Amino acid sequence: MTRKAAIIGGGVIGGGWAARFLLNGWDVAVFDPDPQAERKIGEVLANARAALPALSDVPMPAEGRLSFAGTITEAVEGAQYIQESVSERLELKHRVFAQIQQVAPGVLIGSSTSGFKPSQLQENAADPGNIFVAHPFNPVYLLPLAEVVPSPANPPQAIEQAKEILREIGMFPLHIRKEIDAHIADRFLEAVWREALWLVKDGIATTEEIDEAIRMGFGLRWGQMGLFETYRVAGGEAGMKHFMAQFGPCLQWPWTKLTDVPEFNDELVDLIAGQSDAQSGAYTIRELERIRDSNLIGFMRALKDRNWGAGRVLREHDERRRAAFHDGEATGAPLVMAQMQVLSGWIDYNGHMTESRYLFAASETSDAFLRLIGSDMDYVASGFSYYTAESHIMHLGEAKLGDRLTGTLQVLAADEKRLHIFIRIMKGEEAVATIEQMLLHVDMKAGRTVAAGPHVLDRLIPIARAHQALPRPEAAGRFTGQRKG
Ligand SMILES: NC(=O)C1=CN([C@@H]2O[C@H](COP(=O)(O)OP(=O)(O)OC[C@H]3O[C@@H](n4cnc5c(N)ncnc54)[C@H](O)[C@@H]3O)[C@@H](O)[C@H]2O)C=CC1
Ligand SMILES: C[N+](C)(C)CC(=O)CC(=O)[O-]
Repeated sequence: MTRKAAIIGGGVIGGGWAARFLLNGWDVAVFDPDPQAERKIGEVLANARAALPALSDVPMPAEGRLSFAGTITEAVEGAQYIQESVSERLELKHRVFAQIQQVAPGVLIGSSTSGFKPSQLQENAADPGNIFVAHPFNPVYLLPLAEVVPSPANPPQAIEQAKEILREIGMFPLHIRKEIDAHIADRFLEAVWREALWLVKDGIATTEEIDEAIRMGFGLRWGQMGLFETYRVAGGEAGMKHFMAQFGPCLQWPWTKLTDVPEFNDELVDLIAGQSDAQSGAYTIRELERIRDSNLIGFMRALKDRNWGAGRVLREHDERRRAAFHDGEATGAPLVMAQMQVLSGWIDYNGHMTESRYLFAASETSDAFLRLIGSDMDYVASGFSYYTAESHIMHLGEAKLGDRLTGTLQVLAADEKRLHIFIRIMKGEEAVATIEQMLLHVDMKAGRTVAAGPHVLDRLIPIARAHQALPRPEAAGRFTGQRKG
């Protein structure tokens, strides 16, 4: 059953929420009085469509239906979840909650607020227990974090339900146990922001130099290990205790101005904005968004390969959808096992997807199938795995930058040791390549083929039997140079 989310406020953040819900199969109704809202959300959605699927190895659900409502009442009608993302003004947020709760009592309302505490949002509300903070990070359609902040007025089961909805759309709900102004992440970012403003104001560094200091060094570390794990490593073999003993006392030194705020006047704004224009003004904001998104995709995919940090969340999201998706796996149709998007690094000098990426696409597809039948990382850690013994790729069409590809898999034959598969790399209805492979089940320690474990065979054999009913692909068993027909 398709579910509906209402997004109240369709700016930078509301647009990101709308895209995340839509691409995860929810219908979305947006209310925003800005006459430009539809155009802006359309542009955010175009970026999201080009980006989010590239993080997924499981087919995304069919996109939900997007509508623009003329009133809050119309937007929230029939919604199972409401996300408020109006401008950061408390009295405006109160007004919006009052209107929502008049017509949608009992529905969960997450607020995107960066700074207000849930108890402030709940003041004078008809139903305070359903209003809580769900603070996302830009771009909402790619970054998994949502800080979920309840107040004592929120029943724990309402918060658990909200967290479950956020997980369903691929987010990482971080439950903040105690409400404070600006939650965790913005409190932290504000300290960094304040120092950066001082550095520019005092003429120590330009906006560009500060960005280089972050992106060439500690920003990369933070993105994969955060602060404490990074410093633990920096303590050397003695770890965190040594790190604290060595660097802790430095906090007493007058390095920072953390408690002091630079005067926020036109001069400071012009200084920062001028330097920022000089640094990045050659790009439009949409261009910068696309650069940011494709960098994030590369980074997050690397983390996904390592099942680490944000990459772990991506894998868990795939697993959820895979579980729902493979309910009918032995029904006798090629299995849709992987979904990919052609990224810029995949393009060769001929302007289309380079040949090695077809084998990559095939291994994404067969790896997903192996996980499905229980030959997963735990199985590999136990010393058993499938090795590919032979591959035959046929190139039938062209895949271009941004194309969405699907990897389907048909089992041609399987026994205790052998797995003979036929993979199609599909661009819509067209197969751009087929890859026929023979895999052998191996005892990795002994370095020889052995029968697969019973739990693997219990899953594999019924699928192989069901696939016997499928027409044998014409290309199966072809050899290089063979004439067609
Ligand atoms: N921009 C950011 O980096 C982040 C912002 N946030 C939070 O998200 C919320 C929204 O911020 P942005 O999207 O950045 O602002 P924005 O200015 O891009 O969007 C706010 C939108 O609210 C709309 N709006 C105003 N009154 C409304 C009403 N009565 N009903 C419906 N819509 C109304 C405006 O027309 C505008 O489109 C704020 O609470 C902010 O603190 C959270 C995370 C990051
Ligand atoms: C600047 N900001 C406080 C609105 C930023 C956030 O709330 C989170 C983010 O995306 O950095």
